Amino acid sequence: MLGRTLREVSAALKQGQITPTELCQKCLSLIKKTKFLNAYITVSEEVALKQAEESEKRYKNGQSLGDLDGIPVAVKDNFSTSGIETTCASNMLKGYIPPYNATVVQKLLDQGALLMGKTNLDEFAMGSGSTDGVFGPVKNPWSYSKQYREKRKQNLHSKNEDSDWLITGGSSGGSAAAVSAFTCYAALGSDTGGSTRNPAAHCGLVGFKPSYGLVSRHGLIPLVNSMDVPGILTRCVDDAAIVLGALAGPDPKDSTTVHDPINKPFMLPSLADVSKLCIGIPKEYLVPELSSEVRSLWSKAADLFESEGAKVLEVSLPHTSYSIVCYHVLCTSEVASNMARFDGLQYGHRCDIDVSTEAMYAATRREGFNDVVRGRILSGNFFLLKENYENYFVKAQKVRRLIANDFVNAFNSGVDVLLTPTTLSEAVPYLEFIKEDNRTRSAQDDIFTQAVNMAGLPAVSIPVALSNQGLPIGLQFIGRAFCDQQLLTVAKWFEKQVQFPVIQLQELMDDCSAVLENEKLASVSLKQ
Ligand SMILES: NC(=O)C[C@H](N)C(=O)O
Repeated sequence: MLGRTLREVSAALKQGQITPTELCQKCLSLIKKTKFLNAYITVSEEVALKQAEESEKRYKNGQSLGDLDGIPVAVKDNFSTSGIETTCASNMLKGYIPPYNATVVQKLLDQGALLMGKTNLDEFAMGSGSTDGVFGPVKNPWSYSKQYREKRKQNLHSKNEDSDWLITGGSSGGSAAAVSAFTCYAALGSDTGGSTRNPAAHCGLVGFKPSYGLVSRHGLIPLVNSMDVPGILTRCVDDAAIVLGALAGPDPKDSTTVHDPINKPFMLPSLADVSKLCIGIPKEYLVPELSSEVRSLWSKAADLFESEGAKVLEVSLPHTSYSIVCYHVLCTSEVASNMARFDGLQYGHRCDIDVSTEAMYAATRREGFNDVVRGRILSGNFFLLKENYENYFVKAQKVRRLIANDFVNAFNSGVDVLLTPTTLSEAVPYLEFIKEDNRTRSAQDDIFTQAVNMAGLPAVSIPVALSNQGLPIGLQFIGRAFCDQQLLTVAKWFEKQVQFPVIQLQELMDDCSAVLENEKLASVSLKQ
């Protein structure tokens, strides 16, 4: 066993137990074997092998660049990658080859990471299931775990084992599936309303959303500029901290990055001294839709902190219930403005119609965007109309301030970290998920994650346990702005207590391999 985590495999590389090329080839072969998950839109095999070769030379010459040198990583397909197609899972950008790397991608490459490919998502990151992109939905690797498949058969008497596959959550579901299927050791997602934390929870991973301004957004194709942040998906907290260490810092190309964050997260987190902590439990997060399993794990987690001497306090974030509707107004308004550039002239796809400029614009956008994107543009333009602007957009900005202030008040009352669920329940089967429309789904799925983006705070989802059906459940920790390092120390302590991630993930991979060996099922899946 070479290493299940980035840290472990990095040690194996340093000790010469494996070379970057061997590691790269192992991951490439897993990418091919797990193609049916639809995690990748583009596999950059040649690029990765070339990078591995260079990394190998550095190791041989004793010039390794550090923990990320030779480590296979994947990047969500809404980050620009020089010379590699970047589609945002949209017809609008199919075939677009950016001439530059997003700052975060460049930073990973500068540290010697190997770029395995670009991962699948909801079109332009608008969604929470990774089901609404032009390349089709992403399948959750946990759909193939022995325990889940046995349970489903027993519950539904299903003959077709492949019909019950689960969503990954989203919109960074491709990145989550890529990490949990062991095709890479870390992946970049983006997080505007929960898009990194939600798939992390559904796929049994750590999903970290840094403070807004800590990590550059340059080259991340925007959804909501005022809330987007690059997110990190890994198998454990230390790995997330290593990647954050590589990515954090000011960028002259993104004026919203800060120059002097309070705590510089450049070290591996130590274990928090829990007895000195005050953990806040926001009472508004106890909603009737919360599944009993998540609820009970949430309460057990609070008890765990208490039993170790932490103070656990109920707190109130009184404007929480407005966050989804407020997000809808702000998100769609920013979307309407951001998407205006895709008109067939400035950027993206262009249709053949040339009877008039207006007809060309309209047909280009109809062909280029799916219903979800067009629907959001339409709502956004409505909110931005001169006669609606004050009543909708400006009002939503004011509500956003109230939501952000709720967090400030909670932290000012002495709370160090908030503990909440990440999602309402475990991942659901695809066929169940698509019964609802994109907007309703996002409203449900972002319920515990969205407000954090309004406030620009750091938050992390940690896998806690398997549900009765054998599926992962995550809980979320939210920290003070720019106290990302402190947040990770708490998350690390918690991770150590619950002992979830890597062992379960290894078992999952064994189950997946069993599935792959079952030729019939593998060929059914691979056709899709
Ligand atoms: N990228 C995100 O966080 C997206 C969010 N779930 C939305 O649909 O807007």
